[in-house]
Amino acid sequence: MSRLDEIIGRGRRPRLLVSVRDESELEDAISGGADWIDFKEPDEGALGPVSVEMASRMVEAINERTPISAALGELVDWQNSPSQRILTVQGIGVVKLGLAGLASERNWEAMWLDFNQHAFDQGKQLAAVVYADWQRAVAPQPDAVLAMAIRAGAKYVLIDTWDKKSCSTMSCFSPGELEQFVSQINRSGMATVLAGSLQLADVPSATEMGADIIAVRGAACEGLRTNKINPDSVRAIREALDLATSADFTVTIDQ
Ligand SMILES: O=C[C@H](O)COP(=O)(O)O
Repeated sequence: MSRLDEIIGRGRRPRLLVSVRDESELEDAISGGADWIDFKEPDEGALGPVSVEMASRMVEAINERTPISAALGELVDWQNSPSQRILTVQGIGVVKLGLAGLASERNWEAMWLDFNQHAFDQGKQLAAVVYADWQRAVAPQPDAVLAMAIRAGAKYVLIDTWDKKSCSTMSCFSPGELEQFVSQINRSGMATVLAGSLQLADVPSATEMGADIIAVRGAACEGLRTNKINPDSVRAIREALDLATSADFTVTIDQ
């Protein structure tokens, strides 16, 4: 069992992942209480990659204080992507590659499986990415991605939004649908990474529905998600997460 798998162990409180673009942001995220750091350039889209040089510098700066994941862009762009070199960076445990634009590509699953093996050979787990706004992203449907992730023995399913301006994951799914989807992921033995314009107020329901990792960028920033990380915003999310997983809260929801 890898260190990341141990960290994800069921029955513990969810991890707080914060996506950062550079070294100063990652210190603000950690000082605010992030216990998972994700590398992402928000100016480059939903899963915009940072440069390989930046990724290497950030791994060094983190110095094993938290687990690390990295966004690699979209599978449809992968062949010509400069983010290919990020796979060679040691210290990144999980990578995320979106499926936008592949809804009518018959071979999308085979393409993903090839990439999955490639990532695995480089010592990385590939998270299966479900876009909550899959129609807008022209991505495969959530159920199809989940079925593939189960068949592939994936360890992580990331639920995120592709269009950061139009909706959040909480609003894209109908009431109860998201909870059921997360429960299906968890029952299949995979870890759920819940993201997609989540706000501070979403933390209790994200926790209650069983997310293993609550992942934010926009809610951790000063205003827009392309602005800087604000440690006070991260701290507020951390406190909400701690409150949602406190003994009192557990008693309340068990009754
Ligand atoms: O991995 C998580 C994402 O960076 C979430 O970004 P967001 O909160 O701006 O949707």
